Amino acid sequence: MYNPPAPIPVSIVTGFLGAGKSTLLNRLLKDPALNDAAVIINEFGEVGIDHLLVQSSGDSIIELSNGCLCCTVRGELIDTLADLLDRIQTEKIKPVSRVIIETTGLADPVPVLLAIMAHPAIAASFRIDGVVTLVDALAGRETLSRHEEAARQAAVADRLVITKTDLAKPEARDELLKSLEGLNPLAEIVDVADPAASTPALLVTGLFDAARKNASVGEWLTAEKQAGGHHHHHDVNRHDAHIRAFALTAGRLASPAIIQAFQHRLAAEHGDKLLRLKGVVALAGDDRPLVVHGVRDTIYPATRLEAWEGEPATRLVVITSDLAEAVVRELFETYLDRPGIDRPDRAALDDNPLSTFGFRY
Ligand SMILES: Nc1nc2c(ncn2[C@@H]2O[C@H](COP(=O)(O)OP(=O)(O)OP(=O)(O)O)[C@@H](O)[C@H]2O)c(=O)[nH]1
Repeated sequence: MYNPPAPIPVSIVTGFLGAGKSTLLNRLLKDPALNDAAVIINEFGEVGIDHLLVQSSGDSIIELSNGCLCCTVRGELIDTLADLLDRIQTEKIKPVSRVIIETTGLADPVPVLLAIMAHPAIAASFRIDGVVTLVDALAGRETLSRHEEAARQAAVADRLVITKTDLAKPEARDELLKSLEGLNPLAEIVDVADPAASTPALLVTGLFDAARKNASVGEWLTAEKQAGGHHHHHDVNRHDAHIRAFALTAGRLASPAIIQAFQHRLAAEHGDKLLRLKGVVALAGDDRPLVVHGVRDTIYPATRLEAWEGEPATRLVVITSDLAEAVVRELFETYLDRPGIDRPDRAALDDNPLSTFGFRY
């Protein structure tokens, strides 16, 4: 029987929607030093696609079901860790050198930390080796001020990684730095472009210590302990009353231009309310999935995956704030040229002189 020599370190990788968590993890997981790491991915919304987007060398990626780690699936996290331990001890799998948990972009890390730290059996076998929080240099300032989850993610961090510094103006980056130093003066701040951000050492921070954080972190942990998590049970697709997560699905699309035009119009008309769009697109006559990403009004270059797992199908996850699902769905249907009562066809929409976006295909 295998006896782990010491508690297994757990790194929590967090950061608001689209901050670049999967991108960073993909880069780190290429390092052989993380070959024996187990990665637990949690997604918000009814359709999980992150397991397709994060690739590790082993089969060590565990996807938690729908719902946010800080709310409905906390029990599942504990069960997953307990199961992992059991499989190591009974030698069904090789020992795991580290557990990396990628939270949803909307996760409040405090209940996640507490779930691990306050569970006697889990705390005996795993230790929190720190919280690494990613903050997007383009959207970060706005996000920190508008979404409490983002501010909490930054405040509990042992290490803050500023992403997308290649896209942001230096002044915007400096402003963001100031906000972060105010929220969390003791955390080390790393630019994602710094070579140090590409090595597994980024995940190693030493023991998580609430006492070294902004005073509110200790208060949050205490409040969370007292609440016992009961206030967190709610609809998995509605984190707060303003936020909606939903999926848009379709078969194969005739051309990538359809999805690009849809993304551009959505971003141009509703970018301030579009927290996240991501998904895989199936194209006619093409066997490689197209991966699309958007964060607010920024549309990222589409990429390709090598192959489909299962039947090819277009699946997009959309997360909005104060924007009704029906508005997005109508627009999607229009770009798919699906007929509907009172729905303009795509040509009419693109020809509308009042359109805020004059994209043509
Ligand atoms: N230019 C640039 N793009 C980046 C950087 N980091 C991430 N991206 C892009 O930003 C988009 C979102 O990145 P992800 O890694 O999927 O973000 P995430 O935090 O995992 O997203 P969620 O899990 O949905 O919250 C993708 O298109 C990435 O290619 C960066 O440093 N520079």
